[in-house]
Amino acid sequence: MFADWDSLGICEELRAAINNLGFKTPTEIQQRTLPASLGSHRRSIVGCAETGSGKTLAFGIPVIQHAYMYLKQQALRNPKQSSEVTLENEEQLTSEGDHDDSNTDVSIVDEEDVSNDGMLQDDNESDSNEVHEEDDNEQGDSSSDADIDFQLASRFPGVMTIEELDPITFEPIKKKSTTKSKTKTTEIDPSNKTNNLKLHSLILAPTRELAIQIARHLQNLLNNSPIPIQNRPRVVSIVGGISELKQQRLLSKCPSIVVGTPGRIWDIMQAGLSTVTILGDSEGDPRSFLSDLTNLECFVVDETDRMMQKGHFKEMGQIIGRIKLEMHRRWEDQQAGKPTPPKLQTFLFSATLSLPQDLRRLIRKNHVDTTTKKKQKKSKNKYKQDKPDPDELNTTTGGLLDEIKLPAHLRADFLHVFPFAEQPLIVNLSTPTASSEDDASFSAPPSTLFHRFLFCPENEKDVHLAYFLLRFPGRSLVFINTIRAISFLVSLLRELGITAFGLHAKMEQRQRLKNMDRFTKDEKCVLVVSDVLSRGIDVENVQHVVHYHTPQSVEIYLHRAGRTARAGKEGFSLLLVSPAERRAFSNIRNTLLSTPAHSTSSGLSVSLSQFVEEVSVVGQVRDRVVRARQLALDEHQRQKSDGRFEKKFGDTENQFGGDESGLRDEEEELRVDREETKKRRRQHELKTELSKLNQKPLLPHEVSLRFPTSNPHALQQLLRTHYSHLTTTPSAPTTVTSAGGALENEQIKKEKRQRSSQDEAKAKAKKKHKKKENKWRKRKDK
Ligand SMILES: Nc1ncnc2c1ncn2[C@@H]1O[C@H](COP(=O)(O)OP(=O)(O)OP(=O)(O)O)[C@@H](O)[C@H]1O
Repeated sequence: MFADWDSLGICEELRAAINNLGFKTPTEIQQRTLPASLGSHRRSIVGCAETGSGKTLAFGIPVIQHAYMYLKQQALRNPKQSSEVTLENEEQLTSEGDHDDSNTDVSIVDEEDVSNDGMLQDDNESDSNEVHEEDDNEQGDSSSDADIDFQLASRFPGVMTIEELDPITFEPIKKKSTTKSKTKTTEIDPSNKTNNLKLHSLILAPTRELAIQIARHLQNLLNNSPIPIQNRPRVVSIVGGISELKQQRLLSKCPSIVVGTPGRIWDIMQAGLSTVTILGDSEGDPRSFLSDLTNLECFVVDETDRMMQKGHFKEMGQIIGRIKLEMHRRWEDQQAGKPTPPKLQTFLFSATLSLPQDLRRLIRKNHVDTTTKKKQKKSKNKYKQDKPDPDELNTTTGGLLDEIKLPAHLRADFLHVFPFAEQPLIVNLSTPTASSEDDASFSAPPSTLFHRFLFCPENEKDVHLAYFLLRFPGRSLVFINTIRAISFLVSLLRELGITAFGLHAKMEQRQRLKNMDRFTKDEKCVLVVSDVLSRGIDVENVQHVVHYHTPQSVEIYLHRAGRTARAGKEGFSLLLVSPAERRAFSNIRNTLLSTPAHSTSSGLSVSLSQFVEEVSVVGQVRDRVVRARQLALDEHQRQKSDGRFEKKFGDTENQFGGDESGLRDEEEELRVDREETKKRRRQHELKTELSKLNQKPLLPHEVSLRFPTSNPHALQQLLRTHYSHLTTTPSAPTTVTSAGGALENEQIKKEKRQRSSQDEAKAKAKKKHKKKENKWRKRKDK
């Protein structure tokens, strides 16, 4: 057992799980928050810590532990029901292959799909240039596929999406059950109902991928624990893009922990509420499971600052409103001396804590409005309190454990939005930003993350991106601001022989999952994404993050860059800056550089220096990109015109009985045909040229492959650029490979091998020549 975990208040079963997962020591945020959240006071937590520092477990452990304790108590109260649940769950366990991680590898990638990853669909779905979609807008989302549940479950075994679905027919599995539990597809499971199982924990996250990831993370902890199956909390993810009916079926099993995106959660909650209001009875409607908060003990908002921003706050506000009402009801029950569940624990986590300006303005306005009616309201409704006085808060939070505090105004604003987060412990491992207008607070980036930037014209960014990805192959994320640019860049990179996929919020959910899956499986894969993946996503061994467009704020920069260098690993972030983006860049740089050295994990200040390229290699890459660009553009236009033609003339065949060609001018048709043939020929030529270029190794002109030592200066330059970590300190500002071995790649290794064998041959030849010469001289002397 790892001793460091022993003093935090974690139950034995979960400590065993942590031990099985191999997490030797708790991270700082875990160390500081767990004792308070697991202690008898069950304190609410506001936590801010660097990306990849294990915040998910910082809230996940208390959520699971409390849910487990609750189920244990319930089992003691209702031993009969619990034994039925055991039998039912055991059956489920055998069908799920619990504890068997081999299930994780069930592939969701169809081979024939590799050439078509839905890029055309992306364009048709949204032609808008600017994305500005950081997250999922769930409104009106009906792109549910029959097999998405199956895919999700295959990827994330244990997360309750598969057990009732036949993987072939996608119909509910009719279990040969020996138990009495016969759950109808859309009705609440009666055994659970009588067992009084209600929603215990609600976790909200801004994106579907993140919600699914959190659910998987929690399930993984449970799967590694010896918690008996009848007391094991069920975890489900409820996100948009997936059939709501199937999600209702999941809810009918009365899961303890629901992780979801606010849009879909509110849709279901609202529907559940109207059933109660209209029919006066929610029995049997699984949607009412989400609207019944009478047993809610944990409420988590991951990426809290993001969740408070435009696009989310509407649904978030509604959900928070429901919780406030519930808290008020509990308060009234308490006043009347009725039994109430343990108090609600609220967990608010992010790597950056700042509330958006508009919301802060609203809070201030609300504060002014409410102070006039202060006293009488307070006595009537405990949870409609006005803005807390920061000084008052300092005293109410105890101060004992609040070693590092949020700025008072920020703390007050947060607590105004979440008034039910009573006396929270605020653990802020972040740095107050000096230059930010928003009074933001962010955590310094991990010291294992190396930052570089490159100034380049906007229309040359593809060349520099291609240079970087070809020179340093590895699992890389490329962040981009426009959907159209995502699909174009993916085509371009593929023409260059790079394995690349795209992902953005307007993409079909099925496609998103597939592309994510491909990315996690291939170590040399590039995923070109919008900011939908900038927060929270935890993919193992992401080596590089490239910001193709400079982000608008330092917070977005940190979240994007934080997809690499996670959990103590090294990573590299490259920021491409066009002249128009200089201002945003200066803001990011100034803020990063002003981070006090003492606030970083290494005690060194953050450095952001220029990325150095080999000019002659960039030239070679440009030759390729010019051709690849043309091919990608042609492909793009073809797809677009196909889509447009279909849209415009899609019904023409039906209307005119397929005789439309007869109406065309014959000459015009011939001309079009000629042009098409010409275009195809040109494309063929381009492809041939490009594939020849793609096969050549990328080397600086000055270095000859045949005689590498013929120009020792150039060779030395090359080695200095690419093997700097062998000769200079890692933080040398002008080196490409300062991210340690992260950037060393196969190609360079191959070149090195080739060069050393050539060197050997050359040395041998020299020796032979010298021998001959000596012999000849000896003969001559004689
Ligand atoms: N104590 C620990 N020791 C080692 N690894 C850990 C520990 N706790 C969590 N991890 C691992 O660290 C990785 C990052 O954790 P997590 O996703 O929770 O980070 P985060 O702080 O939420 O990051 P972000 O701010 O980007 O969302 C995960 O793969 C997780 O399994």
